[in-house]
Amino acid sequence: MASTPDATSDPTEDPVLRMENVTAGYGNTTVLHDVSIAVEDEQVACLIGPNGSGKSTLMKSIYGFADVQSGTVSFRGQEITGRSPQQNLANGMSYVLQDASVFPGMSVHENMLMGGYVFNDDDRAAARAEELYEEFPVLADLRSQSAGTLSGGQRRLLELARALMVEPDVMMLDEPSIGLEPRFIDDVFERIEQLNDLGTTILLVEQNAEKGLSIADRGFVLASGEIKFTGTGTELLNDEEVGRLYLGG
Ligand SMILES: Nc1ncnc2c1ncn2[C@@H]1O[C@H](COP(=O)(O)OP(=O)(O)OP(=O)(O)O)[C@@H](O)[C@H]1O
Repeated sequence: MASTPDATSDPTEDPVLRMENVTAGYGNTTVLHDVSIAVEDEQVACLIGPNGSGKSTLMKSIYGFADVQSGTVSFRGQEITGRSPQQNLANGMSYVLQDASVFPGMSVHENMLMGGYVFNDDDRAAARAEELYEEFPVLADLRSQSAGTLSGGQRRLLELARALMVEPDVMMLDEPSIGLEPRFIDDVFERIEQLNDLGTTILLVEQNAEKGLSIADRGFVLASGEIKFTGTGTELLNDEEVGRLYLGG
C-alpha cells in the first residue's frame, strides 16, 4: 500500500483538493504536522483516525477555520491557503461542520434560503430550494415546519440540503452519521453516494470508519496529527495493521 505523502494518479491533472506539507492548528497550538493529501475530481475521500487526532482540524485548515502555519492548500491547482470560509464557499466548496446546526426558530424553507445567501438573489435562492425539494421530498413535506421540531435524521438531511444550495463542486462533511439512529445513517450515506454520482467531490470525516471507507475511493488515516496510511477505501479496509489499530481488529 502507498504511504504518505499521497501520490496523484495523473500528474498532469491537478487534484481538486491538495494539501502539501501542511502544519496547522490554532494560534500557537500545532495540531497537524506536515500533512500531504490529494483528493481527485469526483472522488469520495474519507478521513479516519482516533478521537483528537486532528480530523476536524484538517478540514478546518482547508476551509479557513484553522491556521495553516506552513505548507500550502490548493483547490483545482490554485493556492487557497489562508482564504476565508466565505471565499471558499463562493469558490464552490461547501462544509458541513460536525456541530452544524439548523436555525431552530426558522422554518425548514427559511433555513434552505439561508444556505443560498451568497447568491444575494432571493429568486435564485428560492428556485434552487425548489430543485432540492425534488431530491429531498421529506424536506418538501416539512418546508413550513419549524426546524427546531425536526428529528435528528431530518435535521441532518436539512443540513446537507442547505449546504447544497450553492451547488458546490466539493462538499466537506464532518461526521455526518454522528448521533444518528442506524436507519438514518443508511439514508445519509445513500445521499452522500447519490451526490457523488452527480459529480460532487466529497471529503468526509467519519467515526464509523468501516462505513466511511466502504464508500470511499480514497482513504486517509490520521493519528497524532500525521497521515499514517493512505490507500483506496478497500485497501485500508483490508489492511491488517489499519484493521488492528484503527478499525477495532
Ligand atoms: N479551536 C481550538 N483551539 C485549540 N485547540 C483546538 C481547537 N479545536 C480543536 N483543538 C484541539 O486540536 C486537537 C484535534 O482536535 P480535532 O477536533 O481536530 O480532532 P478530531 O480527530 O476531529 O477529533 P474527534 O474525532 O474527537 O472529533 C485536539 O487536541 C483539540 O483539543
